[in-house]
Amino acid sequence: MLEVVDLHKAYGQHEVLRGVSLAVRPGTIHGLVGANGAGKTTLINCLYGLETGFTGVIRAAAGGGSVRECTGLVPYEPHFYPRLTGREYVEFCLQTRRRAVPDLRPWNQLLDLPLDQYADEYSAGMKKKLALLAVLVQDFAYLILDEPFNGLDLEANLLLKEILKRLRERGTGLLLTSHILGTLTEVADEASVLVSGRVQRHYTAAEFGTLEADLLAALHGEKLAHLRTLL
Ligand SMILES: Nc1ncnc2c1ncn2[C@@H]1O[C@H](COP(=O)(O)OP(=O)(O)OP(=O)(O)O)[C@@H](O)[C@H]1O
Repeated sequence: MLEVVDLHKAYGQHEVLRGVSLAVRPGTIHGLVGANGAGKTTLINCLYGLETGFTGVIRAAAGGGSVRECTGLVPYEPHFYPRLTGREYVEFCLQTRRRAVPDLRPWNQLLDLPLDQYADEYSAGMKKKLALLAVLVQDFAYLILDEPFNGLDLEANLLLKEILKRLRERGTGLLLTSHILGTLTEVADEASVLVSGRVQRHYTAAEFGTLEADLLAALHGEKLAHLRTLL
């Protein structure tokens, strides 16, 4: 299990995370929901060791290793070095972990990427798929996916949902952020709603029916009241 307990993180005076706790269990998809600026990416960066200067506990319970050892990350905006092809990017990702480079064709038959073109010249959706390919070819116990559906076309979107469900069946634990609530509730087993750096509420799948209405009320209470005066 990946676990975050009482995480606090501030940038200067700005307290971005204020006591966040959540767990990602093997064989489950945990959705992380929140407005722009709520702290989702900061939480992911702390969890993955890309941020320092936070307090709280972060642990990967299985085997006692570090989170990064057993977890693959697809960041919100994957970075690609210039003049690296898609294939070279994936090879680079594997080499930094001292992992053998497998045959990329089986996964790429699904993702259809032009692996011999420069990755920084890919479209936004192709870049997201390339970052996905780089984690899919590795056998991670956990995956953290920051807005993985962002920029994907309908076909890739449907395919990714299927991939996520199958990874879950195989026992992978997934932490997923998405602003597309329908997509998230379709695949997730549980969700945490982050509001102003705090987990406002944790939902099980059985409680997803009220999630949208609760979010509207939590995020837009005043605007909703104003809307009622207009319509
Ligand atoms: N490196 C940084 N330095 C200063 N402030 C930062 C930094 N990174 C993030 N922040 C601030 O922390 C807050 C949370 O940002 P974060 O990117 O975690 O939000 P988010 O929930 O992922 O938002 P979005 O949905 O827009 O991706 C924002 O107010 C942001 O401006």
